[in-house]
Amino acid sequence: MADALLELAGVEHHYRTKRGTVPALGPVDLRVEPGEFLVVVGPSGSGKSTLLRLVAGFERPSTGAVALDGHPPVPGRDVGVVFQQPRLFPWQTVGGNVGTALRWAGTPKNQRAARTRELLGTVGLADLGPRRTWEISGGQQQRVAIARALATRPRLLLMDEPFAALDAMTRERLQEDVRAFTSTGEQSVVFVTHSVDEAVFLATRVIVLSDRPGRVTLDLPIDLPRTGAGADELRGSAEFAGYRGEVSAAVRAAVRTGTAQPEGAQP
Ligand SMILES: Nc1ncnc2c1ncn2[C@@H]1O[C@H](COP(=O)(O)OP(=O)(O)OP(=O)(O)O)[C@@H](O)[C@H]1O
Repeated sequence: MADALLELAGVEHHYRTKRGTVPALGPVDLRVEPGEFLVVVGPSGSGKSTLLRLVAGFERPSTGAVALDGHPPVPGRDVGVVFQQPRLFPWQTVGGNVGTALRWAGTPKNQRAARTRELLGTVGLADLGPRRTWEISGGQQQRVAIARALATRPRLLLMDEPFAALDAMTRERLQEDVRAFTSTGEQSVVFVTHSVDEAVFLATRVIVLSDRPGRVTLDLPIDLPRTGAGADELRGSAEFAGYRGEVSAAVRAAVRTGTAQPEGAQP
């Protein structure tokens, strides 16, 4: 079988703490193909962020293997990461933040201005390049963070609850824009959220993790139109409600059947 874009094979991860070992994830087997928008949902502490850290290469799995295009991921090279907080450089302009990411990504100096404009256009901030980061809203700051994460043209974009700190209206707008710019299927995404609505709206596929240590208890393709339908129409459709019901039931079951033990219970 050809290499998947992303493959987790028998992946387990535990953290070592002063009080003992914390089993956080697994075992998990997962293949993600190019163009997928995979959303990971699960109870608090089910290992969602751990999964993303393993895929980013920030952590090595305790057991099993993570492969991106057949190789262990190299942090900062293979994936772009967007966190809950935008983590921008406050001493730089909006454009400067993106330009710095391009410099780190090795983009030649004479191409950076055009590419900065292109990236800011992708996230709906075409005119804001000269602004200071404290002059723009939280939602706009998160858009800059997304533009920055896209600077390396990553094979995979990882997003860890990127909209959780935003107000409901801003959050919906960002969901709609991210859904739009990924609708061609050229940018593969793994996205973590607590919101079932957000998951169903964005995903081409949802997985639900059980309580700690997280295992995949539901793996559900989401077949909603990626283009042509309005956001309100989609969110109000019977198909959307059906998916939402199925994912919600799996999350509730994951909480009820959790096997989590107090941290440090396995010295
Ligand atoms: N660096 C660490 N050291 C020790 N334990 C950790 C560490 N990071 C995470 N854990 C533990 O591993 C488990 C999984 O954590 P993780 O952050 O991956 O879960 P999550 O599903 O992302 O949680 P949340 O939804 O609350 O953000 C939790 O019990 C957490 O306390």
